[in-house]
Amino acid sequence: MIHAMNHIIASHPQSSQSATGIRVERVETLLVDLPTIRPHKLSVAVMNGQTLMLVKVTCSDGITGIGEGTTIGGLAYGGESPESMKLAIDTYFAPLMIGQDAGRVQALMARIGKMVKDNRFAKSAVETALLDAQGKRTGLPISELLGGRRRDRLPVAWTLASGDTARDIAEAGKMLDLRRHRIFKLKIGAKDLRTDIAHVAEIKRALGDRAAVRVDVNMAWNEVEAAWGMAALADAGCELVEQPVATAPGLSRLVRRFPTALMADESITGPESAFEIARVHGADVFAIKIEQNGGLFNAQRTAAIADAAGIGLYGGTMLEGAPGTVASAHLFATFPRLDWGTELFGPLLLTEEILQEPLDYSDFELTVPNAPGLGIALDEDRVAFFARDGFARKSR
Ligand SMILES: O=C(O)C[C@H]1C=CC(=O)O1
Ligand SMILES: [Mn+2]
Repeated sequence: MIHAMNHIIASHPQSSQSATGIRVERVETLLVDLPTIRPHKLSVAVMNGQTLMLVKVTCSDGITGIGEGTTIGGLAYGGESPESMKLAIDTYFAPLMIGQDAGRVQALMARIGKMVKDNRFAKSAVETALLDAQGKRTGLPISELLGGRRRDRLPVAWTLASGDTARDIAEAGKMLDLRRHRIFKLKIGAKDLRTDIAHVAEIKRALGDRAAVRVDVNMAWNEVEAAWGMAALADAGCELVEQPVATAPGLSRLVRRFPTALMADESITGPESAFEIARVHGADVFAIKIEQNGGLFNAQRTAAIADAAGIGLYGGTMLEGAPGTVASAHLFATFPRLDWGTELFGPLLLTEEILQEPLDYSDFELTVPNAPGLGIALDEDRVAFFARDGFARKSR
């Protein structure tokens, strides 16, 4: 039998197209609008809610998979929005997927990649849905499909971004008391430099050794501001500065000049950009995001580049709801090292629970689900309640 199969594969190199015989039958998309627990203020936008673009893939064996795409502040963070992802998937991805082998996820993503040049966030959502289905089919969690998890629990940072120092300190205190988070990322860059530094210093002073304090500038500074700012942040006890300037060459001119780690975030848009930064050792840490990298497989390649270059790994978020957060968690669970933890708190920023069983955030960590696929079940009634206009369907 093995001989026969080898023979078929050897003599028909294209036969992988139909190797598993299970096909994609339907691709559906849905926008879900959810409020946030408080305004989330970043240098690029103020978020009062989050829109999840959910994609559901139904296969010929009856198995379905769910994926998610989000952005931060609509188009404030990058070229894709939840609405544009939905349109891209309905109009361009779905016809490329329907009828194709659902069990060959990498081959199907390569097919999409040939016809869709960019749209990394939409690709991540679709790839997640295919992996969720494949996991349910094989009985394996996505982390196992990605080579095997190395840990079941992930440290989770919280972002303080209320815009008010006293409120941020109170929020951090509450998180510490609840044993939910002990790493805090402060969003700065919207105010003038001195005000921002004073804000960070006051929070670090209030928290002391109970918590780590980091900042994310979201590219708001020029290089002169960044040089001054990083020195002052180091003095204030801030252990890491995320993307202070916009460009990769700018980052590489700042790295190792100050006793605070430098993390690249927006500059990493896939393995190629990651390789360029790694080549010049332009950062101490990479924030790995499945959406920015165009999916889990690409994000895993980016992480391998960082690891090979001696660059630390951090599990990033696009403030996804539960499906995107759990997809990211499966990937981060496979990383060889995860020295800087993760920021997979997205579902906790939303007022509404959309899972049948909430995720386990406890003792400063998130438990990576262990059931097949993503290992979560949506509460369909809650999702329908918050859906913008119902599932749009493309099928054969
Ligand atoms: O890192 C970013 O730029 C985006 C994001 C992650 C956490 C948060 O509050 O915003
Ligand atoms: Mn960031």
